[in-house]
Amino acid sequence: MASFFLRRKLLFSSSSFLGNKDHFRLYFQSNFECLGAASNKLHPYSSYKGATTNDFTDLTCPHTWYPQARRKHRKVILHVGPTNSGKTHHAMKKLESSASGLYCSPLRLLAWEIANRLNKAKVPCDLITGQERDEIDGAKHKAVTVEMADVTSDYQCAVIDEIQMLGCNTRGYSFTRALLGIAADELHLCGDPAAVPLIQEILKVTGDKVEIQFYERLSPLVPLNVPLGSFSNVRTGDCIVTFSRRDIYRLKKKIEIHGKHLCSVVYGSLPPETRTRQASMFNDESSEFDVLVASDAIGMGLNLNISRIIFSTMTKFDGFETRDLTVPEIKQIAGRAGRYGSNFPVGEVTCIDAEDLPLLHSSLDAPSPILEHAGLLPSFDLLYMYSRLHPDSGFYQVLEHFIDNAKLSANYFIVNCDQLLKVAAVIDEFPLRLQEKYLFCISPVDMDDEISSQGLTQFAENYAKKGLVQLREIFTPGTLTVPKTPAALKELESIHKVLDLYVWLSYRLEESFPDRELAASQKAICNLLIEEFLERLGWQKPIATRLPSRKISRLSQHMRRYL
Ligand SMILES: Nc1ncnc2c1ncn2[C@@H]1O[C@H](COP(=O)(O)OP(=O)(O)OP(=O)(O)O)[C@@H](O)[C@H]1O
Ligand SMILES: [Mg+2]
Repeated sequence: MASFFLRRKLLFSSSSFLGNKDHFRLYFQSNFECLGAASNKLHPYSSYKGATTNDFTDLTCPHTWYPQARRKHRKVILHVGPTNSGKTHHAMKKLESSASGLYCSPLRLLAWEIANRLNKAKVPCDLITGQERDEIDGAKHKAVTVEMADVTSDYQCAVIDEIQMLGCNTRGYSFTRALLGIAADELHLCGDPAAVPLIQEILKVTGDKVEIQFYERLSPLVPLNVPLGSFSNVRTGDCIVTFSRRDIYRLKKKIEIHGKHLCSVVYGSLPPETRTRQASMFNDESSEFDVLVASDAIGMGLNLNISRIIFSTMTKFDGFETRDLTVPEIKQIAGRAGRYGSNFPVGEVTCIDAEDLPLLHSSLDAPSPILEHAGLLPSFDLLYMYSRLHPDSGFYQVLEHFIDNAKLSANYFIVNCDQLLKVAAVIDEFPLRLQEKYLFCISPVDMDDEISSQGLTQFAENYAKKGLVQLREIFTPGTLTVPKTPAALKELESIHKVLDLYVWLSYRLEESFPDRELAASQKAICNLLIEEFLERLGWQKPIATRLPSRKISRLSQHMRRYL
């Protein structure tokens, strides 16, 4: 599986390092904020208020970690209601008319949608995600993925979309941090009514003023009593939902074989740039791609031209086990059909198999379970203090002990730290400072992906030994091969993840990861090869042995600069 990567072993090379690691600089300051720090320099133990002085594992007062927001006494407006009820729209109207603003999204795709919308409305807006900085001249607004939310500047207005994600077992802490930490005069929260009691409870101690606005669906969503049955019944505007890459390709082929439709695909491990292009092709009426096959990567807040959602399965493997979809997941995904203002004024939802219909119908009728806890992650500052009490322990042990001993108030839980612990176990081998280890731990590496975890290990090792990590080209003319099998495609997706990780690190350790431009260019080539694979997957296109000339010229433009 890892052959592509291993054949090109030491894709990442180190070379002698003239600078030093004191140039370590974090673009992303947020994890160094708990003690009131705005940089990686530790500040006096000033703003942190635990119940017991000097107990660094005391996380009972996380609202005290954000003094700038606490000085504000914010006006917080909760926009809650079902999907497609205009929650984001109303919050965005306020953001658009504000002198400065911050929009926080759970998805890169959604952050892109919002940045485009603001720029089109002549409100210059930067787009900032972990791996992108698209800065517009004179912009006073930013659309960001929630992990990048800025808690160190003042804003007139801010929006946190899909706020119910603060209960998410892995990413919840980023939503909690944005909720407690954004220093905006007016903070708009959009999401499921199930989050209201928890947010009210959390904000009781912040001094903020909370208002709630309830919304109703703007256009009907009709659960059908008839399953899809045959794939010959698929029609323009349908979106078939499934959760594994293998099933996505299988369904795309099955639909296209009837010769009536071409399918765009969107799923989580597809590079974000490719996802955006696939979604745009589906949304574009003039394109031939009129059906979408997608995973729950489309499930939040997005506005796609979908007429009917068709669940191919009501179960999902969540990394641990195969389980039924939850009520909120079913409602979120179903809510993509019949978006207000789209080509389809009425949305429909059904399943491929009749036996799945009862769960679909009962879930759409059920309220989402009330959220009880918001996620937290121990900040670097606290871990650092704690580590000083345990000077002989590695980072893995510090983290593990900290989590075991952490004290929390009733409103919070510590998010699942398995990925962090996996990274910590690997990088404890290398002579890195604690803050460097922490940075690698919070990087967007997928430790369950062999190639991705190897990439991280090589980056960390080279950084520790030489302080400089240079990238070699992966794609040279001899290696420009469009993947022929889903397994080869998966390998390419993994390489994309490694390049993405390089870019992420390059924004935080700028001098030690100098080849951002090369990584971005290689990522673009990776995207083109993946897109070519997706295009050829359909039955209509005969499999060519060479890349079409228009693609070759786009590729060579990227490569000429590096060969
Ligand atoms: N008052 C309005 N005028 C014009 N268009 C609107 C209005 N309200 C909502 N829309 C449009 O309807 C669509 C759905 O609205 P929006 O995305 O705000 O819903 P939502 O409640 O946030 O949905 P979700 O829960 O899925 O995120 C969007 O395309 C939005 O631009
Ligand atoms: Mg929304």
